[in-house]
Amino acid sequence: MSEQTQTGAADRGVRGYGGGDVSTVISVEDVVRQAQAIAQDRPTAEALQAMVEGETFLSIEALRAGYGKMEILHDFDLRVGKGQSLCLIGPNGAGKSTVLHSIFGFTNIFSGTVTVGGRDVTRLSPQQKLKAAGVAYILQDKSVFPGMTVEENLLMGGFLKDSVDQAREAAEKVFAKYDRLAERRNKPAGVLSGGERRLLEISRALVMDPEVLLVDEPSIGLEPRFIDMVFEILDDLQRGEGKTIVMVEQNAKKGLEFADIGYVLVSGETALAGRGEELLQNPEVGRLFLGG
Ligand SMILES: Nc1ncnc2c1ncn2[C@@H]1O[C@H](COP(=O)(O)OP(=O)(O)OP(=O)(O)O)[C@@H](O)[C@H]1O
Repeated sequence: MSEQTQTGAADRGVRGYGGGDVSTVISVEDVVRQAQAIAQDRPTAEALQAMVEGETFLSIEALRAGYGKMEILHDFDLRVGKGQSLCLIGPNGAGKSTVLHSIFGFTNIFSGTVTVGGRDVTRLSPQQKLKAAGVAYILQDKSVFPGMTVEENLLMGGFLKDSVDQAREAAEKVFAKYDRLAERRNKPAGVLSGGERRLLEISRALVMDPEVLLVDEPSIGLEPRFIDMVFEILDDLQRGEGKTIVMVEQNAKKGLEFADIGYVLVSGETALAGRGEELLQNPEVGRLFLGG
């Protein structure tokens, strides 16, 4: 047994990170050390801005945020244009989900700002973000209620609507888009396939017709054929409907293939940023996150 396995580091390590075929296990500490080494030129705010096409829609400036008194994000900046997609990759614990949590209002924000469509939304609650600022957070895995029907689950997405009728109307619009869900509307959500459940999670967020989708690990726990399906749905929402997408994705290859912009997060800071396809070609990113 290797020392890593004995110490348990392998469990926290990166095996086949990014969906690649890696036979060795790299510990999280190694990934952080090596990623810090490649981050000699941390991207400036100007460099982040240069990747935005058109108007900047979602912007984070000099954000310090975390949980309780613990700061996880240090002086963090992010820019994404309207209808663009941005994917955050990086080692476990780097703070990727914390970025989404901070945009949505789940963290303590010590300083810095979050703006959407030019409006300062830093201090809005998650409910206000969803209802007034058009930002939706799509939970990781296992967030459907298995004993409730598909329709009931979808209606839950409209809980901030002013009336049940409005929620129903909005849910019907979503059903009209996805036959696969409409055909199963009276079935318990627990009998859906993994891919259908993910579709329901995404659809539930669409009931409020958000402009920004925060997507936490869309591929987690899915078979490859469902992963492709989920990315096609996201692609349609971005390129077909103009939604702005910020996602966290452990499957770095998929995430960077999909996204216009990629950020590599290390220890709560952006170590590297570039167009998705550029990062895919970056040899260090390939070695650390794409399996070779
Ligand atoms: N609700 C919370 N309360 C306290 N600490 C938290 C909470 N959520 C995350 N953390 C801590 O914040 C740090 C960053 O976690 P985060 O989930 O943002 O990382 P990540 O890059 O998304 O990691 P992973 O890829 O493993 O999901 C970790 O040290 C984690 O333990």
